[in-house]
Amino acid sequence: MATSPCPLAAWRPPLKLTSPTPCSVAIKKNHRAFQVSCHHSCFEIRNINYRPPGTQLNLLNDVSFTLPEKSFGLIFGRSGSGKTTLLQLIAGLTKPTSGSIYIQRYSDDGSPNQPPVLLSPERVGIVFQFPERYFVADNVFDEVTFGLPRQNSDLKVKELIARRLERAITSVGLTGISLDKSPNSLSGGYKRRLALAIQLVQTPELLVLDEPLAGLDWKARADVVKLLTDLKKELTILVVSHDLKELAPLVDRSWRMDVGGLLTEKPLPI
Ligand SMILES: Nc1ncnc2c1ncn2[C@@H]1O[C@H](COP(=O)(O)OP(=O)(O)OP(=O)(O)O)[C@@H](O)[C@H]1O
Repeated sequence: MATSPCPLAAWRPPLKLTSPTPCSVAIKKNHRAFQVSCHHSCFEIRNINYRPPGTQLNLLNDVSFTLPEKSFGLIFGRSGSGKTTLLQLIAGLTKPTSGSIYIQRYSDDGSPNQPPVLLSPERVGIVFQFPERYFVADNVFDEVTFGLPRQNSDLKVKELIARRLERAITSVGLTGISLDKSPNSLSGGYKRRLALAIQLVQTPELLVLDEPLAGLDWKARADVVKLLTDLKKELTILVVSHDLKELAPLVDRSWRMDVGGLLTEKPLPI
C-alpha cells in the first residue's frame, strides 16, 4: 500500500491549537503563527468494494478515506446508499469483496511508520441504530459485562473487569443508575448511554455509530450530543446520520455517500 505523509498537513479547521509539540505543523491564523499538534495514528479505509453475496452490482465502490485519531467523522447521504453496510465492514461484521482497513501510525516527525497495520475488529466498537432493541440481560451490570470473561475466578481478571466497568459507566454518565436495574426500564437517553457503555467496556480505539440520535426526544438528543462531545476527547468516532445540524459542532470531517456506493468528502449541507 502506498503511504502518504501525515494527513494533518492537509487538515482543515476546526483544529486544536496547542503549544508547540513534536510532530506539529505551523499554521497562520489572523497573521499569528500557531503550532497544531499532529495525530499519531489514522484509520485508513482503502479501496473498499463490497458486493453482497448473490447480487450482480457493487453496493460500495472503491471507498477510501482517512480519519485521524480523536477526530469525529460523519457520513451522510441518501437512504439505501450503503452507509450502514460500510460501518458493518469497518467493524468487521462483514468482509469486503476487496480493499482493507488499516491503522497507520506516524512517528514524531510526521513520517508514516511502516508498514500500516490491518485494523482488527476488536479495536472497533459498533452501536447499531436503535441499540436498545438488542439488549439481552436482566440488569445493567450483566448487559455491560456480557462480553467480558466474568466466570474467570482469577483476582486480577476480576479487578480488571471491575475497573473497566467503572470506567465505561462513568464515561457515559451512568454512575447514578443502580446496576441491578433492568435495561428496559431506563429512559430513551439512558438506554443510548448504556449501549455506548457496552462498547466502551471493550476499550475500542474506534467507535462507529449508526444514527445515534434516531428515535430520541429533543432532551435525550441534546444529552447524547453532549456525551459524544466528551467521548471525542478520548476516542475516534465515525457516525452515520441524517441529523446533520445537531452533530455539526462535533464534525471534523464529513463525506457524502451517493447511490452506487460512492463516497466523497463534502462539507455538511446545512
Ligand atoms: N447482504 C445483502 N444482500 C443484499 N442486499 C443488501 C445486503 N446488505 C445490504 N443490502 C442492501 O443494500 C442497500 C444499502 O443498505 P444500507 O442499510 O447499507 O443503506 P443506508 O445508506 O445505511 O440506508 P439508511 O440511510 O436507510 O439506513 C439496501 O437496499 C440493502 O437492502
